[in-house]
Amino acid sequence: MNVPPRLPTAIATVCLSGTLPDKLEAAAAAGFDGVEIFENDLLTFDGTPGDVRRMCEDLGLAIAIFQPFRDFEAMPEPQRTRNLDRAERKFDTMQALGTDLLLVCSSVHPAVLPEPERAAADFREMAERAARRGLRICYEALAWGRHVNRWRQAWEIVQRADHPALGLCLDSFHTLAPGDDLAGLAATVPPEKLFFLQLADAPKLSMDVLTWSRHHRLFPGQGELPVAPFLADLLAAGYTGPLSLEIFNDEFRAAPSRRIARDGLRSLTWLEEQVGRAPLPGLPLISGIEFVEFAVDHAAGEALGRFVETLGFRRAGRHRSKDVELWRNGGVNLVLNSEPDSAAAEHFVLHGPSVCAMAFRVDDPERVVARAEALQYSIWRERIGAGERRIPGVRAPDGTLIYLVGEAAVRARPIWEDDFHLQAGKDSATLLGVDHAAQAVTPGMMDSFVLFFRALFGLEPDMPWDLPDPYGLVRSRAFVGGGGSIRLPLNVSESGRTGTGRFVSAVAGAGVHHIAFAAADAATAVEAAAALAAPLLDIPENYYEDLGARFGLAEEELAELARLHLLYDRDAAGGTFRHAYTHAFCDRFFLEIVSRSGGYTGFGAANAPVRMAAQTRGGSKTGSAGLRRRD
Ligand SMILES: O=C(O)c1ccc(O)c(O)c1
Ligand SMILES: [Mg+2]
Repeated sequence: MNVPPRLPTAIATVCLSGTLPDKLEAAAAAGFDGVEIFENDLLTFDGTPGDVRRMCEDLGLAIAIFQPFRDFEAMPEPQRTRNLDRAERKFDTMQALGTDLLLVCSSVHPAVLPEPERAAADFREMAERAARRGLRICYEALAWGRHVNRWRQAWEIVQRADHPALGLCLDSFHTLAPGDDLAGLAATVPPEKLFFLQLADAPKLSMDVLTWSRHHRLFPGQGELPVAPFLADLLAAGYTGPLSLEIFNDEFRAAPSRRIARDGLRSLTWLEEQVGRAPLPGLPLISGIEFVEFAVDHAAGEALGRFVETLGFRRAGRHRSKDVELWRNGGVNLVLNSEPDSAAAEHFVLHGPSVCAMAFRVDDPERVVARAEALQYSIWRERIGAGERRIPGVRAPDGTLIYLVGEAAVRARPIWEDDFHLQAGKDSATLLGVDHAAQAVTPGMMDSFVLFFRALFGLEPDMPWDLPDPYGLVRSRAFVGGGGSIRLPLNVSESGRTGTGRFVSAVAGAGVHHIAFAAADAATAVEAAAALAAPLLDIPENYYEDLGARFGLAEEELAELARLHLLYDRDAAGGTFRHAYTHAFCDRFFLEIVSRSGGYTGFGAANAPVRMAAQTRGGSKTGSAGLRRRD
C-alpha cells in the first residue's frame, strides 16, 4: 500500500499554558514541526519579534502562521484605509518573525458592510501589498462572523478577489460546530487556494458558538465532532500544508504545557491514522481484565487479604521469586504485591495501600507496546526471575500501570503457572470476572485519559454523567470496549470534599477507587459474602421506598434487596442491574458485587448519590458486618 507522506505538524501557542518561551519549549519538546504565533502571546512577551524568531530557530520550530488579524474587510472609510495601514504594520512584524502567512478572520465589527464585493476588493488590495513583500494571507470564516460565517462565503470572497497571495484557512471547529461540512470543497476550491488548516474537536454542547469555541475546544479524538472525515475531505481536495492544532480550552491553559503539547501531537498521530496517513500498529482486541494488582506492605497485605476473604477470595498462590501473593475467587485474580524495590513498592511509598496496576487481556501485547510507543506513551518492563514471563506494561496519563497479557497465551497456559507456586484449594467461585474498575482522576486530567483510552486501546467514551455527592458534584465518564469485556468509569471532582475529591487528596493522586466484580447472581454472591462477615455498605430504608415507587417492585423483592444491601436499576429496555458495595478499605478503595441481566450496559448511576451519601456517613469505619435486620 502506498501511504502518502506525513504532513508537517503545528500547534497554536494559544493551546498551551505559560509564557511564550514556555509554550515554544513545550511544542518543541513534544516534537511539533511548527507553531502558530498568537498575537496576544507576542504582545505580552518581553522581547522583540526577532527574539521569537531566534528562539524558534534554536528549537527547530517553523512559524507556520501569525494570527489573528481581526475586523479587516468591508469597512467604510476612514476605517478601510486605517485597516490597510494596520496590515502594513503587521507585515513588518511578520517579516521580523520570519513567517510569510497571516490569518485574517471574518469580521465581527458592528459597522462591517454586508457586501462581498467590497470585502473582495479590500482583500485584493491587502494581498497585493502582502505580495510585494513576499507574504501571503488566508481568510477564515469565524462561525460567529457578522456576515461571513461559513467557509463557502469566505471562498466566494477569495475567489472574487482573485489574487495569488490570498487563499483560505479552514478550521474544523467553525465548520463542524454549526453543523456544516466540506461537501463540494474538492470540486470548487483548487488545492493551491487551501493555504492553511486548523484542527480542533469539541464536545457537543448547547450554548452560543463563540463561548463554546473560546472555552471548550479539544484535541481531535477528545470530543465528538467528525474531525477525521473533515480532514479526509481536505486531503481529498489536495491540501498539503501543515496540520495545525488550535484549541481554546480553559483546562489546557491551566495544565502543564508539556503534557498538553504531547497530547496534541498524539491526537494528530491518531487523526492521521484515521485518514490512512499514519500506519500505526493496529488497535488491540481486548477481552477483559486478567488481574488487578495492589501495592501493599506486609501489614497492609495481611489486612487486605482478610478483607477480600470476606468476598470469597482465598490465597491461591505465592510468587516464585517475589513477595507477591495471588488471591482468587472464580474468574477474578487479585495480586497483592509487597516486593521491595519494585514498581509496586514505589507506588506504595507514594500512595499507601492502593491499586498500582491492572492487566488487560489483549490479542497481542507487543503490538500494543509498539502502538503505545508510536503514540509516545511510556512503556514499563518489570525485571523478572529465571523462567518467569515478562509482562509488558504501559503508563496511563496519571502513571497508573496497565499490564498487557496475551489472550491466547493465557488460554494455553495461565501466566500464574509460570510465576507462582499455586496452592490447591477451593474458593467460593461466586465471581465471574471484573465488571468494571472505576478511577478517580485529578481535575484537568480527564481529556488526557479520553485520548489515552481511545487512541491506544480504541475504547469509546460514554455520555458524561453528573453524580451529586453530598459535598459537591462528581463528573463521570465510562470507557467501554471489547464488546463489554472491559468497562472503566472515570470520575473527577473539582471539590476536594466529595468522595472522589477526598480519594484524590488522601492517596496523594489519582487511581482506582473501586472495583466491581461480576457475579451470575449478585444476591447469591452477596449472601455468601455476608456469611463471611463482609463489611457491606448500609443503604437507607428511604431508598427502597422510592425504588418501589419508581419500578413497581413487589414487596418481597424490595425486602430481599434491602436485606442484602443491594441497589437496583432498570434501563428503558428492561435490562436490570443489582449491586452491593463494601465499606472502603483504609478509606482508600472499595469493592462492589454486581450482576447484569437483559443487556443492561450502565453502572447504576442513579444509585451513585445514595452510595456516596452512605459512604460519607460511614466514614472510614469498617462497617457493620453481615446483613441488615428489617424490623
Ligand atoms: O476566537 C477567536 O477569536 C478566534 C481567532 C482566531 C481563530 O483562528 C479562531 O478560530 C478563533
Ligand atoms: Mg481558527
